[in-house]
Amino acid sequence: MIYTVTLNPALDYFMNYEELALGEVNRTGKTQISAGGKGIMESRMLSLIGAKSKALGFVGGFSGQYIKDFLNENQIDADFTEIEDLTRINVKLKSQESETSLDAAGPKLKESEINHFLEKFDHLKEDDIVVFAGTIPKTLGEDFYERLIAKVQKQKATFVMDVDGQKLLDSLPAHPLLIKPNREELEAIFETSFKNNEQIIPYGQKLLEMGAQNVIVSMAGDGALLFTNEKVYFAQGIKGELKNSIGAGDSTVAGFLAEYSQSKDPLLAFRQAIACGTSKAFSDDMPSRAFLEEIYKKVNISEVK
Ligand SMILES: Nc1ncnc2c1ncn2[C@@H]1O[C@H](COP(=O)(O)OP(=O)(O)OP(=O)(O)O)[C@@H](O)[C@H]1O
Ligand SMILES: O=P(O)(O)OC[C@@]1(O)O[C@H](CO)[C@@H](O)[C@@H]1O
Repeated sequence: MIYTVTLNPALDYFMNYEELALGEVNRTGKTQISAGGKGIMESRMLSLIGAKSKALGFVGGFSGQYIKDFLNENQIDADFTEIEDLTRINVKLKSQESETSLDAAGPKLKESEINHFLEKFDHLKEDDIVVFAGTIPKTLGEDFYERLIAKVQKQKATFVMDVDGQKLLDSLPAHPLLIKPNREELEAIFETSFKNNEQIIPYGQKLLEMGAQNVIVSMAGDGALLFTNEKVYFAQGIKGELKNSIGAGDSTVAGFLAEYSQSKDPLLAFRQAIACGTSKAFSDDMPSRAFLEEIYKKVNISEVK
């Protein structure tokens, strides 16, 4: 079973404007509500490509109820821990020039809620894959992912780490199956900046040396690099109309996982990852299956090392 873990889910409120003026009243009729949070987005993409998953995490209040109802209506399995506080609402502003995320810190969690959540990790099986995705509500403490990874390791299950910064680095000694920093996150981790793909290669390889089994460095419209222990591959960016790239990274992770969990072939998994990420970026919400398949045919991958 694939478990997606969203410690800090979000009700995403998308607002689309032609132009946005800060400090002024901006009005729009183009709004959309969506069940979000990185692991939840991953479960949604997994479901779209026919891979079963179970979404775990903390949900509460009317926003949490919306997420539960949404997943239920879309036959996406979930086993959330109910909390008293409210699931956060993140505002996503899109104008012709830019996409801006106004993200909240997240709810306060009680000791009893945390313990209830932790119990779910006592019954993992060896062939389970757990995806840890996104930020952590403050009350859980900075080391919460480390505690969860220790539980996954104890049960000899596999995990994927879709987080950034120090938490990503901290997870590497435990050998995550996949990590997917974007180019800017990689620059921040190694306090450097990249002018071209050549310059990225030693840093992707360094993440392998530090313990990751596979690394995808995503570069939005410029495509992505895949680092495996044998080879480095480049997937060209696919041209198209950018509609909503929020969740494109999560969809990339989901695509890799859906294929890899079946075939154990990282190159095939990379192809599906690119198709899922790109078709998400070119859709207002999740893509249709037909559109995803159309984009899949356009994926162009070459070996670079
Ligand atoms: N403008 C775009 N044009 C084409 N493909 C895109 C575009 N934006 C994203 N993608 C696809 O989605 C993948 C992931 O995008 P990106 O590198 O922006 O990840 P991310 O920063 O983790 O995304 P997010 O945090 O918005 O979910 C890219 O590798 C690419 O395949
Ligand atoms: O604050 P986090 O957990 O890093 O990210 C949360 C979030 O921006 O990620 C998803 C898109 O990737 C959205 O659905 C959600 O609002």
